[in-house]
Amino acid sequence: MNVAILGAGAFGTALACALGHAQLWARDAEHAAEIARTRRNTRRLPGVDLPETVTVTHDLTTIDAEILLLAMPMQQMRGFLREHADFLAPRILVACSKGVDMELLIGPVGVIEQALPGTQAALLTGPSFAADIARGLPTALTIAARDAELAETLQTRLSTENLRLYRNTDVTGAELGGALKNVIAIAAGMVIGAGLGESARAALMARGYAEMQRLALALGAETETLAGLSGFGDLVLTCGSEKSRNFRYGMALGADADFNAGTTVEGAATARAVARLARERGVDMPITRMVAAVLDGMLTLTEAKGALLARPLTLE
Ligand SMILES: NC(=O)C1=CN([C@@H]2O[C@H](COP(=O)(O)OP(=O)(O)OC[C@H]3O[C@@H](n4cnc5c(N)ncnc54)[C@H](OP(=O)(O)O)[C@@H]3O)[C@@H](O)[C@H]2O)C=CC1
Ligand SMILES: O=C(CO)COP(=O)(O)O
Repeated sequence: MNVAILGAGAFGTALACALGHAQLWARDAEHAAEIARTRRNTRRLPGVDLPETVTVTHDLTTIDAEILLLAMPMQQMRGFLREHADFLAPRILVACSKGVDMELLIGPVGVIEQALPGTQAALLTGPSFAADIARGLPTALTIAARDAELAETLQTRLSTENLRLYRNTDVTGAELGGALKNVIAIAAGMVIGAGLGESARAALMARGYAEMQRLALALGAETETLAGLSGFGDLVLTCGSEKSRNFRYGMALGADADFNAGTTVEGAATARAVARLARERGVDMPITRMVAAVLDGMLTLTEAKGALLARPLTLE
């Protein structure tokens, strides 16, 4: 089965490099032409050469693939599905986004299922920086689909020598792991940026993981999924590295420094969405709540820190 990647950002470009034989679609005609001409995506993933076997296009009608990897920011996906519904519906759609839709309060597979009922949908998620994948460094990811057969088909088709996919049918768990770790990574970045120390970051990661599990359980996911690549694995990667945009964004907030507003920071919208979702479901998620409050200017970082530390002492 042929594969095409829709979205020529950092991750889409990296996946094209890893898969080798694939079509890469960019929404902007000029951008597509530039990548095709230079064999580089200097806007989104500088320093990486695309294999000659990757073709680049701006024209969806030239896509000849049964499997489409949707590599765009979470909040853009709903509109994209609506706009291109007729083209997308008959194919297998693999969401590569990490987040929760701000309006629907559901993850990427849920958004596909709602927009295009009956379409085969899956999620590719887990710990991976685009630059690492593009360079062919060893990476392990989760491919999640409710249909076990579809998960296995995609696992076989999308795994490569250096990109090892584990399959899972717990879509909700995989969606939540990838979405929630970005929120905790913003919090971890704030802690480091504000000079609160690495012990505080470790505490945030562990308590953040506890609230990730609480929400996952409330939504019917399996805690084992959260303990895997898409949850714990990605939490460790994203909270521990300045390669992460979510972490860097948090650091800038913590240090009161500038941050490029054009950077994709999925955890910002997701923090707000999840704070609402948790409230609606009666799930206690204090770190997520504090991140959302700081981003919305309702609390300063000092007030958020004080509020977290003043919570009643409790069992772990
Ligand atoms: N970068 C990484 O290391 C990883 C990213 N991811 C996930 O992948 C997703 C995409 O991130 P990433 O590629 O890094 O982001 P980038 O900011 O690098 O790129 C986003 C891409 O999405 C395109 N896009 C934006 N809006 C639309 C739209 N309405 N329709 C079609 N395309 C659109 C952009 O086009 P344009 O350039 O024209 O603006 C751009 O090509 C995110 O959910 C992220 O969490 C997952 C794992 C690793
Ligand atoms: O999802 C990622 C790593 O798995 C990339 O993280 P950022 O979006 O924070 O850069």
